[in-house]
Amino acid sequence: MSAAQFDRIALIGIGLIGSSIARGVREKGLAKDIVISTRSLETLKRAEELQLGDHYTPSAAEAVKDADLVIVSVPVGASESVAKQIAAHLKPGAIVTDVGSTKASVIAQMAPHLPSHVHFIPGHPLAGTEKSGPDAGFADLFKGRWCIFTPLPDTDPKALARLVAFWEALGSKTDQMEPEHHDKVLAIVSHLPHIIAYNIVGTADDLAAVTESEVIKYSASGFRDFTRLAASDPTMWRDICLHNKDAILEMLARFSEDLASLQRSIRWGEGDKLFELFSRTRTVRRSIIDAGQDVDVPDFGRHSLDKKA
Ligand SMILES: NC(=O)C1=CN([C@@H]2O[C@H](COP(=O)(O)OP(=O)(O)OC[C@H]3O[C@@H](n4cnc5c(N)ncnc54)[C@H](O)[C@@H]3O)[C@@H](O)[C@H]2O)C=CC1
Ligand SMILES: O=C(O)C(=O)Cc1ccc(O)cc1
Repeated sequence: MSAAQFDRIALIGIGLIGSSIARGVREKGLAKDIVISTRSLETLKRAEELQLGDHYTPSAAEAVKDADLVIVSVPVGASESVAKQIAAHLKPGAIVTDVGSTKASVIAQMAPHLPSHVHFIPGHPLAGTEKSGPDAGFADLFKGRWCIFTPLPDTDPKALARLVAFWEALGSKTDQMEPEHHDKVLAIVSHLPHIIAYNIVGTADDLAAVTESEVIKYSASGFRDFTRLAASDPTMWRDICLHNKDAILEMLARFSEDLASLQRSIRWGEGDKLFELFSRTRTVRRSIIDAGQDVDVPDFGRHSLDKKA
C-alpha cells in the first residue's frame, strides 16, 4: 500500500466536492472501501444510484467507525455539527480533514470537539464549479489545481505527508499556509469575485424590470461569465460570507475605495488614469496564463453555460 492509499475512507457530504473525491479515489485505487454519509436521504440515495461508494449511511457517526481517513465536505457552517456527531466514534490514529473554503472558522468549529487520538488536518482544494450535488462531480476536478493545507502547530508530519500524497494522487499540487493567511488570500481571489458577481447579476436583475428582457437578450460574454459565478450554491456562499466575515469586509472596503476612484476618473474624463489601470490589469491576466494557471477556461468558462446544470 502506498502512502496515498487507505483501507477505509469515509466521505461526510457527497456533493460536488465529496463526489469528485469519491470518483477520483475509485479511479486511482486509493481506498479498499468507501463509506458515504450525508444528511439528506435523497442525496444519499442518489450517491448509491451513482455507485460512488461501497457503504451508505445517513449517520456520520456510523460512517467514521473504522475509517482511516475521514473527509468532511459540507458547507462550512455545518462543520461544528459534523465534528460533534463524529467525535466519539473516530478510530484512534485516523486522519480527519475537510475541504471548506474558509479555514480559521472551520478549525474553530471542529478542533475543540475532536479527540487528541486523531490527526486533524484542515485542507482546501482550489477547484470547483458553479454546480452542486453528487451528479456534478468528476474525477479530474482536482487535476493540476492547488490543494492548500493549514495544519495546526502540533500536526504529525507523517499524517500530513500521507494526506499530501493522497491529494497529489488525485492530481493536485499542494501547498501549506497559516489559516488566517489562507482566508485573506481566498477573500480576494475567490470570495470577492463571487460577491461581485452576485451583486452585478442582482443589480441587472433589478434593472430587468425596467428594461424588460434586454438583460438576457443582449447579455455579452462578460455578463455571462458573471452569471456563471452567481449561479453557485446559495448555502455554500452564504456560509463562506458568514464565516470569512473579517477578511471579506477588509477586501470589500479596499475594493469600494478603488471603485470610487475609478468612478471619479470616469466622471472627470481622466483617460490617462483609466488607460494606466486597464493596461496594468491586462498584464495580470497575461501572467496567470504564462504561469500555466489558466486551466479553467476550456471546462468551466463560457461553454459551461451551454451544459446541463
Ligand atoms: N463548490 C466548489 O466549487 C467548492 C467548494 N468547496 C467547499 O466544499 C464544501 C462542499 O461544497 P460542495 O461539494 O460544492 O457542496 P454541495 O452543496 O455540492 O454538497 C454539500 C454536501 O453536504 C451535505 N450536507 C449539508 N449539510 C450537512 C450537514 N449538516 N451534515 C451532513 N451533510 C451535510 C449535503 O447533503 C451535500 O451532500 C464546502 O465547504 C465548500 O465551501 C471547496 C472548493 C470548491
Ligand atoms: O467556479 C469557480 O470559478 C470557482 O471559483 C470554484 C470554487 C469555489 C469555491 C472555492 O473555495 C474554490 C473554488
